Amino acid sequence: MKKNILFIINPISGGKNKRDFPLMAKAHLDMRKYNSEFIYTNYPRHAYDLAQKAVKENIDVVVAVGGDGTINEVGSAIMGTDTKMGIVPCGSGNGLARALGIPLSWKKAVMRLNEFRSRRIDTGILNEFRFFNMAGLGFDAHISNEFAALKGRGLTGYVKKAFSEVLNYKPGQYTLEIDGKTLEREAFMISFANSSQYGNDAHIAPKALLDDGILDICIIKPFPLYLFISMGLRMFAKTSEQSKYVEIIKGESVRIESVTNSLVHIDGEAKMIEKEICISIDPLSLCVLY
Ligand SMILES: Nc1ncnc2c1ncn2[C@@H]1O[C@H](COP(=O)(O)OP(=O)(O)OP(=O)(O)O)[C@@H](O)[C@H]1O
Repeated sequence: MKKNILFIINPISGGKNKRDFPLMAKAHLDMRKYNSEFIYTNYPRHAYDLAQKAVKENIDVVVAVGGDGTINEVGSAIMGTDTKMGIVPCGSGNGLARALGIPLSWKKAVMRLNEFRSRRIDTGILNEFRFFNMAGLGFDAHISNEFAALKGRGLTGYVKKAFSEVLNYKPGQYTLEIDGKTLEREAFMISFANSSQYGNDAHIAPKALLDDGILDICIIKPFPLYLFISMGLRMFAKTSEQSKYVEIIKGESVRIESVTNSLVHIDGEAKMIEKEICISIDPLSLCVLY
């Protein structure tokens, strides 16, 4: 029996033109296996609505054609259902796609869907939000917020923003409760890693696994500014954990006390949280083709 597959295309992700995407995908998708449909998102959260509708219509596979933000919308709508998620990496960082080993070439990623190979992955929960790759607070949430206001997307804009903002960024004081144990930490940022990387092969938590039912809580302590580049390079070399400014704790649940009106990011999208932050993991709750 042929499977029904819906491609949800984010036209702005990664700053890349996707006008010809349906034509390319139809040329490489195995039409003996799939009935295909294509739809472009018109506004933020549109991918969520479209994927939710697809679940009701018993679509077998919903493919997020975009970056981690698009994956987040599709994943949030289909997790816990029989619908599987496919990914064609078209974002700025493509953290989850890279962690899953999905080819970055659109053509190869579409051809991969023909194999219909699936696996279950954990999903993170931060208050009312789901995350699939990474959530965090502190500097990276601040940058996600600034990045959202930029016209262009892509890695260059992100890096430029990080360099200009780090000069004036002040670390915060946090009280964390990880699996019932309380810690006080001053931090430049704290990341909650489901996968090992932010995207672009920047591995903040090299040992994080997508299917271990555990989050890697990465606390980046304040560091001298002259180390900013070397801290970044450590992520590409997968040696972040060897830095004395990085502490990685494995845990299933985290509560961050007395934080009001704090900026967080959920898979790279900035959100304002008005109450305390509670983070947990929902093991193997999403089925992805990879
Ligand atoms: N038509 C649209 N116009 C404006 N924004 C959109 C539209 N469709 C989706 N969006 C929003 O685009 C944002 C960015 O998408 P996405 O995260 O996929 O790309 P990216 O940020 O370039 O890549 P990555 O997350 O891998 O770094 C998401 O927050 C999504 O809600």
